[in-house]
Amino acid sequence: MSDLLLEAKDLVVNYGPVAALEGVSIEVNRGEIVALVGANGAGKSTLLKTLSGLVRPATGHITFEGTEITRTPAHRIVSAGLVHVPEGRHVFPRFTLRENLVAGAYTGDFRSAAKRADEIIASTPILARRAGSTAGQLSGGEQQWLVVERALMGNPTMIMLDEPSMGLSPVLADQILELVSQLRDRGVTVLLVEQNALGAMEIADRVYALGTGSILYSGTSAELRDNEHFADQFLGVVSADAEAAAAPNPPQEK
Ligand SMILES: Nc1ncnc2c1ncn2[C@@H]1O[C@H](COP(=O)(O)OP(=O)(O)OP(=O)(O)O)[C@@H](O)[C@H]1O
Repeated sequence: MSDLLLEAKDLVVNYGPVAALEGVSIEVNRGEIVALVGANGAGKSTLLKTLSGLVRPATGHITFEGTEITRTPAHRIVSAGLVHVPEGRHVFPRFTLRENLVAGAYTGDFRSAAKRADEIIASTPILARRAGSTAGQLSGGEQQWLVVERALMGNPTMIMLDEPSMGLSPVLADQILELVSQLRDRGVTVLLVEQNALGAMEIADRVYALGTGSILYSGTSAELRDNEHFADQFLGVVSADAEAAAAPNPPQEK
């Protein structure tokens, strides 16, 4: 079996006059965690929406497990094993945790989904201690955890997470990234959008950096950490040269 799981080639996406993606190509191999980083408005969410069939590209191609899915309806893409968890922790607030999880089992029968939901709750400390609550009563971090577990209920091959740590305290954000890193051990391939580039790179095998509609950098986390230009732009690490250039001139001797 090929290692290449998802391939997007030369994707162009326009929202009316706004060019959101201008020829974006990425590859995700089976078993990898790939991070997609970039500033606000760079096109990260648009890329995930395009891969999951919610937004149609003007041109370009997407294949998943060797099958072209560029024009496949979104629900079929989910059934094929590619699941998208959009930004914003969309739980069903009045449903219990169990009901929320069962809602994620879009295939299979209710009884086995309910049994699996109970097992997930019992084996996940962050959810087990809130087992009697409705999803709307959970904290942001607990809700995010629930949403990721719900997306896993259909046994996807690959999950795409849009900013799962957004708005969480640093401790909770670390917990969510830890959960994401465990997904690889559970056999799930991950494409992770994160503005917290440093945190994402700690758990990612490879990284793509997007800047207003185009891929500016790609490489392993280690390669990009050593790339001064990438670090300047995406990690907020100012290189020694840039610092020297920005420093005020020393007073001239008279
Ligand atoms: N529905 C839409 N209609 C028009 N323009 C849109 C729409 N959605 C996104 N855009 C524009 O497309 C560009 C890419 O937006 P996108 O949301 O994909 O970026 P992003 O990198 O995910 O940003 P953020 O980190 O803020 O979520 C931006 O210029 C944005 O304003």
